Amino acid sequence: MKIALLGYGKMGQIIEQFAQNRNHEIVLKIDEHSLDQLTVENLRNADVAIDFSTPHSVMQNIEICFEANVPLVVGTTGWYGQLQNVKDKCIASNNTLLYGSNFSIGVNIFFYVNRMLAKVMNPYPQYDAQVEEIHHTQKLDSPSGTAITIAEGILESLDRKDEWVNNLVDMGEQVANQPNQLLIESLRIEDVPGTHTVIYSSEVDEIEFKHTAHSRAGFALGAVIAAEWLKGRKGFYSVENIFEFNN
Ligand SMILES: NC(=O)C1=CN([C@@H]2O[C@H](COP(=O)(O)OP(=O)(O)OC[C@H]3O[C@@H](n4cnc5c(N)ncnc54)[C@H](OP(=O)(O)O)[C@@H]3O)[C@@H](O)[C@H]2O)C=CC1
Ligand SMILES: O=C(O)C1=N[C@H](C(=O)O)C[C@H](O)C1
Repeated sequence: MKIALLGYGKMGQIIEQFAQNRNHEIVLKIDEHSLDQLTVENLRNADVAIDFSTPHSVMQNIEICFEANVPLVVGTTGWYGQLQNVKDKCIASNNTLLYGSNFSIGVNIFFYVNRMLAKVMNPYPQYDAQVEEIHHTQKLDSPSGTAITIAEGILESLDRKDEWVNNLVDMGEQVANQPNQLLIESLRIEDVPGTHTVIYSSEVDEIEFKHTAHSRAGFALGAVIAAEWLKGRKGFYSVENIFEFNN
């Protein structure tokens, strides 16, 4: 496939490697210094675009990909408040978009097991639930998109929680969460690719369920596989649609 990379930072550069290893051609690379190249005409040279840009730029990138009718894989996080609006626009304009807070196989297995675990824990209110995420210090958004997906998976089944709140540690303010709130604690530590933990804690014990990314390789490979999966499809998808265990 011919691939347009929207965002050529930490993720864009490793995606390029995985795409070329899988015999795909990179036909466009966009970062802040090449925004003049981000045109409908140039996008139409691609079979698919892959966006790993920024929370501030992703919406305009989605818009121009819809205008160009180019299928789009969105890995960028920090825009999920606009998700329904984007889904409506995608379907209304007969476009194709697949988004995912995390494209690694391991995290998608984690997402599935997390939902099952929340169902198991629902009858045991003596266990309080919490999510913790750790990322590198260059991360712009908090909480991570992955942590939001995890939290939403818990809120689906844990009746004692009905919303999540975020506490970005070391930013001074400490969010005191109410019993009905699921706390997502975010830590920023240099060079951490992404670590996510679900903790069920009681007076007598603690259950921890953890995923640790060793590098960005799993995210990048998953994004390229998602672009391959999207070929020939029309409509609005999430990364979870790719995995048989979710269907
Ligand atoms: N879904 C998943 O599996 C994963 C998602 N992510 C998400 O992907 C995003 C990017 O992460 P990461 O690569 O580490 O971030 P980086 O900051 O390393 O890269 C972001 C890139 O976007 C570029 N950029 C800035 N503005 C625009 C624009 N208007 N159009 C296109 N590109 C632009 C930046 O350009 P410049 O360098 O010139 O500023 C930079 O090249 C984040 O939201 C992160 O949360 C990350 C890993 C996995
Ligand atoms: O910014 C990152 O690096 C990552 N962001 C994604 C997220 O916000 O969940 C995915 C991964 O954890 C790495």
